[in-house]
Amino acid sequence: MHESRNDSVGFVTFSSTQPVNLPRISYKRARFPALVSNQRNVSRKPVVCTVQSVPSIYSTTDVRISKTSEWKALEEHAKNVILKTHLRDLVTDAKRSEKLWAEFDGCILDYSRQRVIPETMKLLFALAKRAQLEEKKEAMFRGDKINVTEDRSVLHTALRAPKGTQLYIDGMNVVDEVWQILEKIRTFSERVRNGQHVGVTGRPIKNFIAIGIGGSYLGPEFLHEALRTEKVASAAAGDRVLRFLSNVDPVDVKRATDKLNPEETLAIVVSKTFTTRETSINAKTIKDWLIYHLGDSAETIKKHMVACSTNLDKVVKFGIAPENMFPFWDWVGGRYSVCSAVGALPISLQYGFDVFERFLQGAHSMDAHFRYAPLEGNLPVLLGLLGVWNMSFLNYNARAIHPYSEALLRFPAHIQQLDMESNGKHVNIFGEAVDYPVGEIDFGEPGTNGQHSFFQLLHMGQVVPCDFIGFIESQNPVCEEGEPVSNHDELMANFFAQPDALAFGKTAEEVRQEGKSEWLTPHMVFTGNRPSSCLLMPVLDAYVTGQLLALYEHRTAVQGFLWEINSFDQFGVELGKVLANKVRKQLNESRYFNKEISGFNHSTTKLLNRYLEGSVGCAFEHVFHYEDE
Ligand SMILES: O=P(O)(O)OC[C@H]1O[C@](O)(CO)[C@@H](O)[C@@H]1O
Repeated sequence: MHESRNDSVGFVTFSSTQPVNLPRISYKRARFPALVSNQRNVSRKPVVCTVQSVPSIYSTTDVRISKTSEWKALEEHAKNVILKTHLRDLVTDAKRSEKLWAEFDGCILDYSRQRVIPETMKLLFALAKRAQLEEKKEAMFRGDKINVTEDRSVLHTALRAPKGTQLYIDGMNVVDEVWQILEKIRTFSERVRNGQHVGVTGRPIKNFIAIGIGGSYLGPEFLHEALRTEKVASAAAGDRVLRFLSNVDPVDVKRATDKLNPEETLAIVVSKTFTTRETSINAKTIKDWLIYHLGDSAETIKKHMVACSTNLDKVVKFGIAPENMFPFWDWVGGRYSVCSAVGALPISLQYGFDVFERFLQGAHSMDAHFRYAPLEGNLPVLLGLLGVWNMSFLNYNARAIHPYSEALLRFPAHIQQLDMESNGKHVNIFGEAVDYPVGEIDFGEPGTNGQHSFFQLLHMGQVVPCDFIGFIESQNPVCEEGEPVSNHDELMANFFAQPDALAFGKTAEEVRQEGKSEWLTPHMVFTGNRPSSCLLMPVLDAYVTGQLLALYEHRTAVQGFLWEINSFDQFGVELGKVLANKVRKQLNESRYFNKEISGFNHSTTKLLNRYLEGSVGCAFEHVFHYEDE
């Protein structure tokens, strides 16, 4: 779907030298001038963000979400209706189940095993309206700077907008820029794949090492794994090898380079900031590895190293030629960056650009659905609302994703970062402590492996709402003679069985009827009443992978929008990084300049000294400077 809207920036800013901890009323008025003026008269010109700025969509919110009548109604409903009802009794109601079902573009969502009834959904839609979900969604799509703490737009949806879409931010059509870079990636990846771009010794490049961490790694890795066994993609990959180097643990270098011929290897340094320590060190190590094997020439780096980043200066300083940098933009958050050069380059090199483009198309299809479909049938909205319901009203503080597809083995890890880095917050967008539970612990494993691991707890221990993701067809259909069903049917039998086992459980009566002794009976009772959703999709190809990605990205945004938190910053990762800088400095000074460890608590000092006594550090002459700190 082509978009032609440009509503400009549309957020309220307030330039003030006032302290931020003013009493509630004056604080609100001071921060949100739109409250005391007519919202429609607020200037929509882009303005320089100063001390405090909150998107205009929040400025009309005079009551915090948890104090609204809609929130209270859900609390009452949870207490008086849902917590008194067992899923066993709900799931047997076919009419109810029929209503708790939604479909879009081949993707089926059955949420009849959630602890909801149609009335619950009505109340959740009312809450969504009160939280101005539609307006916030629209603000995100049109590029308002909804990431207020970093004064940035949140436009990962523009990364998969079709060519020709117009979306102007600060006078630039960002979709044109996106496509310029995609075309550059198409050209470069084709040159590498068809042997026009060869290594410094003239050998064709067929190995790729993507060096990056967090959002610059998890998305591309999940996508690579999803495609690795897919028919079209695996044929296009041929004997090419794509590996990831993320951990600063030197063991990861060994694993990433193991048995690769440097003459045939291209390293892709992926880092939005190009200052991340892990990535810088790994990039240096791989540079050394290439130079050691191929000679120390500018040509070696030119032929064997490229970068995806927003920081041209740092990339060039590192020694990568500017033409070998594939840029993206500050309005792409790291964990939302797989559709930018971050994913486009490694995936196009490995599988060809066309495969990556299909992935973008799938994501765009889900974007358009999220943007335009009514809340009641909107898959990401439904998932998001159920998340809010389970977390904030039923107090389930974890949730699990079980893809019944081995190819999605890294999907839970990607969604874990996406969601936990986004919604793991303790204050709302106004800087006030949230007074309701937000931000689930996300984890998961492909089925059926997970069943033989942590499902015991899911069935008999804590209640963890689950998402089961299954596919109608396998990427690799196999049938065994003498077996009653195909291997994929076997897998899917589990996909269909587990949600019911969780919902229904097994009563003491049922256990007794199986002839179990009285003392054993309580050990064999399943309480049931454990909520889950089922997503059923056609077959895991590039397009469907794109749909799935966007579905979960938007789920996270919906939850953040309802909870009134900023899902797009991640200051929580900073403190540990700063402390590591201090430790690094002391390790260096102690090891190479004999300085005593100081400035830490007793325990850390003791641990550091033990570590220094037992380890060797660098075996070569050490050159060191603190330039980046
Ligand atoms: O792409 P960069 O700048 O190297 O950052 C890597 C990752 O580090 C984080 O900032 C924190 O873990 C992530 O959000 C980000 O994706």
